[in-house]
Amino acid sequence: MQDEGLKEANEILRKAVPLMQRLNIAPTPYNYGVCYEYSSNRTPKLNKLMDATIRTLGGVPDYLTKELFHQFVIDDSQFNNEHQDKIEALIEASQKGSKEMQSSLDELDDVLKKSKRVLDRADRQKHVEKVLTYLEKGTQKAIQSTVKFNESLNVVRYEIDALKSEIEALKNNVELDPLTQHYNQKGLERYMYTWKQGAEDDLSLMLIDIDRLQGIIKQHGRRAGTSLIRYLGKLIKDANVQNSVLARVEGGTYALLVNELELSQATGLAEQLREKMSLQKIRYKDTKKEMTRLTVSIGVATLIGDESVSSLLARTRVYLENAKHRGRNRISSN
Ligand SMILES: Nc1nc2c(ncn2[C@@H]2O[C@H](COP(=O)(O)OP(=O)(O)OP(=O)(O)O)[C@@H](O)[C@H]2O)c(=O)[nH]1
Repeated sequence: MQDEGLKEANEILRKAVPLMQRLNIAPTPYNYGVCYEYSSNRTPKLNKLMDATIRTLGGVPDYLTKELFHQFVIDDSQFNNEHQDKIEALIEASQKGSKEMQSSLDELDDVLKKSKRVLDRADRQKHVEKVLTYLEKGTQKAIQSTVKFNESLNVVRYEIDALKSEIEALKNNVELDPLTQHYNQKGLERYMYTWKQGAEDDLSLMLIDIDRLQGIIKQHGRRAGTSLIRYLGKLIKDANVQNSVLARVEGGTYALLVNELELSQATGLAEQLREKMSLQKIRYKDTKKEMTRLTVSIGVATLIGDESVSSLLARTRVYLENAKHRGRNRISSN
């Protein structure tokens, strides 16, 4: 498993390092982290932004890689002092490595210039052997320092990955709903902020709320209510909606955020989900009595232009209320 990871990392590294050399990107951990992520092709939005920047500017300036690093590799807001120290140590180590490599590449450049001067001379035959030895030494040194630098970049990559998983674990703890283990509102909002960046009227939000949950709880008890809340989460999750994030935002209300889905498609999907829920026959396991049919009301809205996250949430809530007022077991959208 670890070997596989290493193999994959090396393959990505083989793409990342030439990319940095080609675009003249200094090998700092920020630049390296971003180029590594770009070469891994696992973050389409980062690749889209980088491609556009390279097309426009012919490269990626340092201030931008720092931004991209925090947006796509490690989120700045999740840093604590320990993480900060680790990153600073990484920057220092790789700056040292990059300086060493730069100086040996400069030396190689000198060697090449001098060799060319000798070979341009009339008596070059006499010096060919000397020049070759000189060249051999110069290139050997450059190769060694490049290999050393590649190794140090590999270490940086592992450190970055370790930091990423640490931060991911921290984030998940504060962003998970303890009852269902789906995201909570905080987790949902993080995705809304992130996905909003590249959205083009195709970030859709659904609020899916169990109808008359209070009545169900009155009739079958609170435990039945809890099972139903969990069951609804499972049903939505099992629908396997691509590019989506599921969160329980309160009581019997779930939010399904879907990226790259326009309003008409989102309302179609909401209708399918609503129908799927209404077809369930649910028996309460303690009494084996069939519960009232599970129906849900769904509010659907799609982010318009540069609308804020809170406005999208508020609008979706209004549509949900509208679906409730219109009799429940239906969807409502803009
Ligand atoms: N078991 C359980 N019940 C909860 C939880 N959170 C909220 N509830 C209950 O869920 C019910 C939610 O009711 P509401 O959404 O206000 O109203 P409703 O009866 O579903 O009516 P409509 O939404 O208008 O169809 C309340 O009785 C809450 O006490 C929870 O975590 N577990």
